[in-house]
Amino acid sequence: MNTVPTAPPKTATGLSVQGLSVRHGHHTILHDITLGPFPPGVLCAVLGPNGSGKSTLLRAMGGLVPARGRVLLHGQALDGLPLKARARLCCTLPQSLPEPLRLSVLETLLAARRVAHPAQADDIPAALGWLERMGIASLALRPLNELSGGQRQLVGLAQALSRHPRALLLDEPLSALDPHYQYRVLALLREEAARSGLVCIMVLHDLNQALNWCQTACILHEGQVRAFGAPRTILTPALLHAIYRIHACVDTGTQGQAFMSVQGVETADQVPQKV
Ligand SMILES: Nc1ncnc2c1ncn2[C@@H]1O[C@H](COP(=O)(O)OP(=O)(O)OP(=O)(O)O)[C@@H](O)[C@H]1O
Repeated sequence: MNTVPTAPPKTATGLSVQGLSVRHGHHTILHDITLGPFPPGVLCAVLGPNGSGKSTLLRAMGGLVPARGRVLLHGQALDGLPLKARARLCCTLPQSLPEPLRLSVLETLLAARRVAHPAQADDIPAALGWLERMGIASLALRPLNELSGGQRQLVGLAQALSRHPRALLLDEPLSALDPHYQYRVLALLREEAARSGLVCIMVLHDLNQALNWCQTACILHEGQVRAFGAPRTILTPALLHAIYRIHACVDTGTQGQAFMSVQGVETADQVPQKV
């Protein structure tokens, strides 16, 4: 399958990768990816089928997996930075969160902030403010290991935001959330990105969320970039068929919202292959 040639990034603003490759044993998971820039101040999506390399791309951009190539944030190379300096600039929220410790939610927020910043007098009110904005202030003193999956995902997001990174890399951040919290988190991330110039990149499976909330998206397939640009422009019927094996198109509603209309799927050989 041909890949879309992606020219090296022309601007220094945002997050870009150049020649990024990741191997696990004999398998190449990401093939020399040059991509970006993901712009600051808006929400961006990483899309693609199961096993296409989305989590690996996010982990490589965040420095959590050994990779060849460059990761540039506003022109500054993140690869090669000392761990703490990189953590201050860029925060990655993985798809599966580590087994929670028997700490309170508030304590985990304070600990997460310490990864990147020295302690400050207003750390506790600031952490409580994030829980408030996330809609989970009532959980502040609950032990993390007693929370539901969705509640833990919200705490993880509050931890990430409370670190005030310049780039936030979120792997399926909405996967355990009910519709109220999905909307609330998207609105909060969009507000924060616009306010602070954050580069916010999310792995998403829900194409409607990408269409309606994200200004820029990249589509991965078999460890390569198939498209990069505005979701409404790149999610064509031909691409949806080639990538997801669905017969689908994007319709526009009366309020200007976009939504996927799926007519059918191909059912043969559906098991995602190792790339
Ligand atoms: N530690 C590992 N060792 C070997 N192979 C791996 C490892 N991690 C991921 N892979 C392989 O790399 C490929 C990409 O995995 P990745 O988790 O990045 O996909 P993904 O697009 O995030 O998938 P999903 O949508 O299912 O979460 C898969 O084929 C997977 O089996």
